[in-house]
Amino acid sequence: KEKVEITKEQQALMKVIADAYNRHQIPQDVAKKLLQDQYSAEENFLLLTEMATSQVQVLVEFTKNIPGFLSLNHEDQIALLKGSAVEAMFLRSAQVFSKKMPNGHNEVLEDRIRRSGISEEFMTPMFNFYKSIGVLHMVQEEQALLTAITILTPDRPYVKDQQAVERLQEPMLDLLRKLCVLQHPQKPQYFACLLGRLTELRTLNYYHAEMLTSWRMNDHKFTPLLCEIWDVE
Ligand SMILES: CCOC(=O)[C@H]1CN(C(=O)c2ccc(F)c(F)c2)CC(C)(C)c2c1[nH]c1ccccc21
Repeated sequence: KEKVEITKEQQALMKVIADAYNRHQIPQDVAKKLLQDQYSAEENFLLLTEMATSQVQVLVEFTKNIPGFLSLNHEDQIALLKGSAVEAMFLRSAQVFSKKMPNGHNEVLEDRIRRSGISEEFMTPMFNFYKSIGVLHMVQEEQALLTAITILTPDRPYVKDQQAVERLQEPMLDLLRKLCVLQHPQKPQYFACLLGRLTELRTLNYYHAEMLTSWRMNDHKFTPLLCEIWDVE
């Protein structure tokens, strides 16, 4: 039975990542707005684009706090952000969605999301992902590290210095592995499970690209920031 312990510098890294993650909480008020009143599909869609836009701003702020990120090549910083934005959105969506809400609220929220002008075929893989994240009952630190690990994926398109990104991602993976052993001693496969979710997350990139084309058909409008990060228009 290996004795797992978190070193001093790993504790420092955990604090930096967790603080950055908590400081940039998505305003849950958009989810509350969606829950409050019955809006039209157009209004739901507008709320969701507002939510996505603020999440991208939050993502950029969080990423800037990842130790070493700002020392990466500038083009690579952009490539990592653009390459991970959709995955980070779905990861955060899953976390917002699986937050314990008063009973019945999750169903109402799911219903509102389903009726926001998005074709049904994308809903199934999306909600399956939310449920597979929900059952893990991740703690905040795990969510923060998993988001940082997603952002620091070396093989994103157009990344030139992949080794530099690996050097930043590896300590996060090592820290997450230790955290999983300490937080979930009864689940030795928990860390492997988390990484499996990152693979599932990548498939949502595909569905998102498909969603975008179907939204463009129904001339849905996006904010300039979303057009930039989602490569629309
Ligand atoms: C955290 C930032 O997430 C988003 O912005 C997602 C939110 N999405 C959710 O499922 C979701 C999860 C929990 C909630 F509480 C909630 F309200 C929504 C996914 C999706 C419907 C695909 C979407 C988002 N933004 C869009 C903009 C235009 C069209 C579609 C979306």
